[in-house]
Amino acid sequence: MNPIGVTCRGLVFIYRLEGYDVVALAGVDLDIEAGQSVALVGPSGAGKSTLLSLMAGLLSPSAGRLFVGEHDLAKATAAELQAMRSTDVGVMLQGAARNLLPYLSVEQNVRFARNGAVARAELPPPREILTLVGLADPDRLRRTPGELTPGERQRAALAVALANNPGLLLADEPTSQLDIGARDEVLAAVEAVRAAGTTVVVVTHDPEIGARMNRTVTIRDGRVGAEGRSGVDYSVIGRDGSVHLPTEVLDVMAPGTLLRVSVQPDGTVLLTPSEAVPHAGAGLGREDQR
Ligand SMILES: Nc1ncnc2c1ncn2[C@@H]1O[C@H](COP(=O)(O)OP(=O)(O)OP(=O)(O)O)[C@@H](O)[C@H]1O
Repeated sequence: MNPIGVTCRGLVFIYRLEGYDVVALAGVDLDIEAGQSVALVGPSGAGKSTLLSLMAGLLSPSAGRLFVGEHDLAKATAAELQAMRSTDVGVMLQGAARNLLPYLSVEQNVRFARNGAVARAELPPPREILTLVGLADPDRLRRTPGELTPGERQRAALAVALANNPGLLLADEPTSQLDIGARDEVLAAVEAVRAAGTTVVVVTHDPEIGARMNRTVTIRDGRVGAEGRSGVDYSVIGRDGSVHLPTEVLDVMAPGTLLRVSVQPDGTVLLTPSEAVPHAGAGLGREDQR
């Protein structure tokens, strides 16, 4: 397995509906290095799942560029996208049931997904993958999805996504609707995948997953709004110069507040409420740019 990176440049996606369009992504610029783990977080409807589906080649960009490793997803044909998912990308859709065939056992599900992959000598045996996700005991291997607990089902879905030994794992809400014990089991399995060097991108509302990833990228209104690294949150300047201010700043500086912004020699930027709005933003004079 060679870890795979992702590059988004001005990535736009529009759902074309009868009579109107929904702009789900409005220009995403994002670089994910091979081997990194990233949690895509942010409010409901911000565009996280759409971004993940684009990376998986399940949707095609409306505009902009998207590279997954060597694959140019804005230009790829449906067959090329299918081949990419067979060799390089593992996808875990939201809801374990969507990833599993209900009449096959756990082990058969992994074998089936593996057989769908382009034959490669280095593909790990199914039991090796099931060991990684903690489902290797003979009793569980023989169960069908309906006979598993919710946490086990989710880990079985993860094993299916890993069947082709992908360099990039994409997972949409892998811990949603699980109790704490099951969530911890899934977290441990994702952690094992990450530790093995696979690039991992997870859409999540679960802060615990975010804390375990190298980066959290906040998607807001279809763009990258902020980024967290090592527990520190940063605003991200977009290619058009726009900045999403953190919500706690917006609490004291309402939309419409006038600011003066100036670059200082020590690298800081001053955000100064305009004299026209004398009380807005008190105490928020300096914003460190590091
Ligand atoms: N199939 C679809 N057809 C039309 N609009 C859609 C479709 N899927 C998503 N959208 C819209 O696109 C926007 C982004 O949705 P998306 O599901 O990507 O957001 P999200 O951040 O993943 O939300 P959530 O956290 O609730 O899953 C929303 O306005 C949503 O209503």
